Amino acid sequence: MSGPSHSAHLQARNLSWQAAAARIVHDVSLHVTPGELVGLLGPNGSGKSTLLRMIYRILKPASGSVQVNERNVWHTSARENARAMAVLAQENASEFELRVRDVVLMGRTPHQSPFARDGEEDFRIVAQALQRVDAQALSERMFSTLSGGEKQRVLMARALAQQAPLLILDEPTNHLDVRHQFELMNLIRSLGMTALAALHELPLAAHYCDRLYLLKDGAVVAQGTPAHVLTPEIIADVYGVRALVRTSPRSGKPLIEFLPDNLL
Ligand SMILES: Nc1ncnc2c1ncn2[C@@H]1O[C@H](COP(=O)(O)OP(=O)(O)OP(=O)(O)O)[C@@H](O)[C@H]1O
Repeated sequence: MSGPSHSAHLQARNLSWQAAAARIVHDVSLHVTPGELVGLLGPNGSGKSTLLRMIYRILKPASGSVQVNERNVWHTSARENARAMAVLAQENASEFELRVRDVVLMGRTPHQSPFARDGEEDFRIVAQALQRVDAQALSERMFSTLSGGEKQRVLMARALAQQAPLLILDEPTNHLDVRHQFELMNLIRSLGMTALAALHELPLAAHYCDRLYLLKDGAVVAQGTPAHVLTPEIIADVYGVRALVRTSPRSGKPLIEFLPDNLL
């Protein structure tokens, strides 16, 4: 796969969204610079998916703007947008009655003219994307028969096959065992892609992300490097869990030990 261009810059400004009277996301601004892996953290229901859905152009913001390379995504066609950003969403239809290779081939659609047939180049990119997520052996299987983690990896392959410079990931490690979690995060890092990922696992975010935004009740309550955001005080305040945080002597990154018998 000729690697995707890395020159994506995401800028979201003052995004808000509400349902009935409830404010779900309130005045959130964030940015991701080229090559950065930025984590979006927050407890269940804090607004991560809603925020990402506004960014990947599924949910129209009540106010605010989203720009990729200074182009407003809401003023860009869906097809053009799909060339700019690839999405691994939470609500992916898991019931595709398709073979795995055809699910991944869907990632090529934004690059094809409307009536074009899939070409050799598309098949090569699909095979390489499947190999990158350790799923080449699943290529001929029906997607609906895969395990949760296998589906997640195949959907990641589809996002890679899209060869967009920006990746938006909503809980990409959902369903993945510990090794596949590391493989996926290593893959994102090794590709040097610009990525914004909603994550639940604080240790993974601490190890892999360049910067973090932490949401609580739809607003950003902390942002910065993992060491700045993942302090015992902030974890206690936002998640209601006591934790010890020290610096890894090996990586220099925060190591988090939760104290689950002593919840706040
Ligand atoms: N269409 C809607 N109507 C009413 N409430 C909604 C709607 N969409 C989302 N919400 C509510 O908004 C809040 C934020 O939801 P969201 O899915 O963005 O949170 P999240 O941080 O991604 O959560 P999780 O970690 O559980 O996936 C939740 O309380 C959810 O119930």
